[in-house]
Amino acid sequence: MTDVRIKICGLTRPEDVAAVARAGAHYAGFVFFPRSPRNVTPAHARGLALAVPAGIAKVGLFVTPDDATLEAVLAEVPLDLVQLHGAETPARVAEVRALTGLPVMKAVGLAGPEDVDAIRDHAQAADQLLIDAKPPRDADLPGGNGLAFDWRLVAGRRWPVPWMLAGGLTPDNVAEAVAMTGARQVDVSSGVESAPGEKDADRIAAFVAAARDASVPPRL
Ligand SMILES: O=C(O)c1ccccc1N[C@@H]1O[C@H](COP(=O)(O)O)[C@@H](O)[C@H]1O
Repeated sequence: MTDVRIKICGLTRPEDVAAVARAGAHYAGFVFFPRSPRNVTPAHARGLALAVPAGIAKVGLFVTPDDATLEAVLAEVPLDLVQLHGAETPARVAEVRALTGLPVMKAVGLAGPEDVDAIRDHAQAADQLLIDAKPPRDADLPGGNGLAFDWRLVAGRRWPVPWMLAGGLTPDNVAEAVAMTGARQVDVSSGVESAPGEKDADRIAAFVAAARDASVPPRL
């Protein structure tokens, strides 16, 4: 068993929270983005968040949110970490940290080597990074598309803050992704669903087991 930390994102039902806790994941993610099939209202998310056992970090996912949106969600939902998955600049990441008083994980989308520099820039402002596939131009969502990027782009790379691998991960490929990239943290949404927005408890359990069984290459 490895110490890979695991985030399951896009929970919408109490049974999803229970499945995440039973499986032994480390982060539970709630999406605050109306276009997503995983979107939850603050009132609904509050009930789900209060059911998350201590020791599992509650993550709120936002896409280029304004201050009012962040304040409205945080007034109701006891979050531990803010995930910014839109076009936020490093300066905006710093503002969100100051406004919310919470650590911020900034998502960066990769399609090719030219995108890797943005990771370094965001590492100056964010507490954590989430490295995901860059969405296709015509995508409706900036993430949660089940799309993987070329993992060789990040293999063996290190940044000054912790990072999480995301994008197209599934119970079948997460061990290979960890072995190839050296990721110590992984995130999944659509890969543990039976339909868009519907989490599947068996797939959550299989994903967590596979991530825990992965062999992590030693840090160089
Ligand atoms: O899950 C969503 O609906 C979503 C919406 C808007 C931005 C990001 C979203 N999800 C995040 O996308 C990545 C990858 O998801 P997948 O595993 O490829 O489906 C993950 O970080 C989710 O947190």
